[in-house]
Amino acid sequence: MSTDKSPDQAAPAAATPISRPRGGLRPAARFQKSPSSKQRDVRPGSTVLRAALADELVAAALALRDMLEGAHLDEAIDHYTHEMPVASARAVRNMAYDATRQYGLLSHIGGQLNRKPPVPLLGALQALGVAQLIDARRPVPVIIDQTVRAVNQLPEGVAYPAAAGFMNATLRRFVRERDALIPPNLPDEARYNHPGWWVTRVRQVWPGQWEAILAASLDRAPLSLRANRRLGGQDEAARRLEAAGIGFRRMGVDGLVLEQPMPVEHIPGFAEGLVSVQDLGAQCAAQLLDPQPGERILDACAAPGGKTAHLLEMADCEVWALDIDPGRASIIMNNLQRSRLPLLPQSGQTLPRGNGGTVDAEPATTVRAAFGTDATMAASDRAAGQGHWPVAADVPDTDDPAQPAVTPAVHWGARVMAADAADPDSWWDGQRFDRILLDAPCSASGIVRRHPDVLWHRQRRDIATFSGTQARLIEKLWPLLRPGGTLLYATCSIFPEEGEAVVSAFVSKHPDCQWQRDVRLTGWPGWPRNGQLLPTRDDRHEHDGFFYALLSRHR
Ligand SMILES: C[S@@+](CC[C@H](N)C(=O)[O-])C[C@H]1O[C@@H](n2cnc3c(N)ncnc32)[C@H](O)[C@@H]1O
Repeated sequence: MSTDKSPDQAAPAAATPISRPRGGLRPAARFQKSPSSKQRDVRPGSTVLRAALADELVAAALALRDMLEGAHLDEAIDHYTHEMPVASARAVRNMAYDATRQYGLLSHIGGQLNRKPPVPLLGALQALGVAQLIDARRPVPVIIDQTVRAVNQLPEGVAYPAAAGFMNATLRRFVRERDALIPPNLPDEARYNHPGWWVTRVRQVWPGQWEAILAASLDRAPLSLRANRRLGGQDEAARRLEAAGIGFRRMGVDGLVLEQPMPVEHIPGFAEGLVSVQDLGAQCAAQLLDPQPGERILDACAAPGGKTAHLLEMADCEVWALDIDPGRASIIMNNLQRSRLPLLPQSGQTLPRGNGGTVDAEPATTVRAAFGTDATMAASDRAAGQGHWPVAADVPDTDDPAQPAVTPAVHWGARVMAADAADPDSWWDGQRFDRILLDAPCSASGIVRRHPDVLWHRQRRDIATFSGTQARLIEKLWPLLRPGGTLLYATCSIFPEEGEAVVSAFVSKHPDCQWQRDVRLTGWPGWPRNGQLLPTRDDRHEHDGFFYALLSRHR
C-alpha cells in the first residue's frame, strides 16, 4: 500500500469492480526535464519537501489522461507519483481527484475553449489548469505560468511547437470569460458533474432525492473505521484515538469516523489490526448476516476481504472466502493477517508457518480444484512478500521446548479461494452453508465519493450486464444454502436494476425463499425498509450507497 495517500484519499482502495487500465499504464513523467527539478533531488527521503507545481501538474495530467482512457485513478496516481516527495504526491492526488469530480464541467469548458480537441494529455493538462483557476483561492498568474511550463515538460510527441502558446491563450481566455463559459443553464453533465445518462436515471428512480444523491456522491468521503471486536472493539479504538489527540465520532456498533482523514499508517492500531478502513454502510453487511459461532458461512465475492474480516471478528465461524481474481484473493489474506484473523489450511495444501516450517493440511478433496496454481496461499505469500500467514492450525515444533503445546483442531477462520462463485462444481464440497453473503460485482454507483472515476468508466449498457451477472450468481448459490439458512444479497449500487429488481425476480421464482424486509439494525434507527442505503452526508447516517436484501430459505 502506498504511504503517500492524501488526506482525501487515505483509505486503501475499497472493493470496486471498475475497469482495469487499458493496455497498462503509460511510462512515468520525466521529471528531469523540469528546469526546477533539474536542480533538486525530489526523491522520497531527500531534503526537498515539494516539487514545482509544474511537475505536479504533469503527473496529475498523466493520471487524469490514463483514468479517462480506462485506468483506475488510484493506480494511475501511484504510478506517476512514486518518485515524488510525499507532499507533492499528495498534491497530485488532490488535483487529480478534484478534476475527476468536476470533469463534466471541465470537459464542457474545454469544448468551448478549443476549436478542435487537443491530444488527450494536453486536454487533461488544460482541464487541470482550469480546475485550479475555478478555485478562487489560487493565484491566477502562478497557475497560468506553471501550467504553461508543464506543457514544455510533456513527453515528446505530445506537445506541438505552439502548444505552450495554446495553453497560455486558452487559460487566459477562461479567466476573462469565466462567467460566460459557466452560465447558469449548463447541460446536465456539466451542471451535476455526472454523465448525462446517469443524471437522467437517478432522477427517474429517486425523484425525491436525486439532487441530494448526486451532490453527496461528489463529496470527499470521510475516513471511516471498523473496530476489531476481538481486539477491544470500539472502546479500545476510541481510547487509542483519544490518546493520540485524533478527533472522531463513534458510529453504530463497530464504527468510528475521523474528523480529519489521514494516511492509514498514522492511525493508532491500524498496523496491529485494531481498526480497518470500511465505510459505515459496508459495515452493515456482517451485522445483517449475523454470523453465529460454529457456523459454516460462504462469502462468495470476498476480495479485498473487508466483510470477511468483519464476520470473523464477530463470531468463531468458518468462512469460505471466494474471489474469482487470484490477485485480489491474495489481498484478502493480507487483510486477514493484519486483523490477526486465522486462515484455515486449504485441502491438499502445505502452508508456511510462523517458525519457518510447514503445516500439512488434510488430504486433497474436491476443494483443491478450486485453486489455480497461482492462487495457493503459498504462491500468494511469495507474491505479497510476506513472511508467513497466521494459520489456525499453526502447529509448533513439538521438539522445541520453547513452543507451547500443539494447537488443538482448527475450529474457526477463513478458507480463502480463488474461484468462480457461479461454478460451485469446481470448488464446493457438497456441504450446505448456514449463511451466504453474496456481495455481487456491480456498477459501484454507490461509492462514487470514494471512487469518482467510476463515473467516467461506466456506460448505460453496463447496468444490464451487471444485473445479468447478479441474477446468475444468486441462482447458482441458492442451492448451497441449507434449509433454514440465510443469504444476504448486497451491492454497492444505487440503481434498482441491480438491487430490488434482481431480488424481486429471484423471489418470485423461488417459493422456498422469503425476503425478510422487517430487519432492524442496532445503531440504525432509520434503517430503510427497502434495504437501499443512498449515499448521504447526513451526520447521523454518514455512508456510501448500498443495497441489502436478507433472504431466508424455508425448511
Ligand atoms: C463488491 S466486490 C466485493 C467486496 C468485498 N465483499 C469486501 O467487502 O471487501 C466484488 C468482488 O467480486 C469478485 N467477483 C466477480 N465475479 C465473481 C465470481 N463469479 N466469483 C467470485 N468472485 C467474483 C470481484 O473480483 C470483486 O473482488
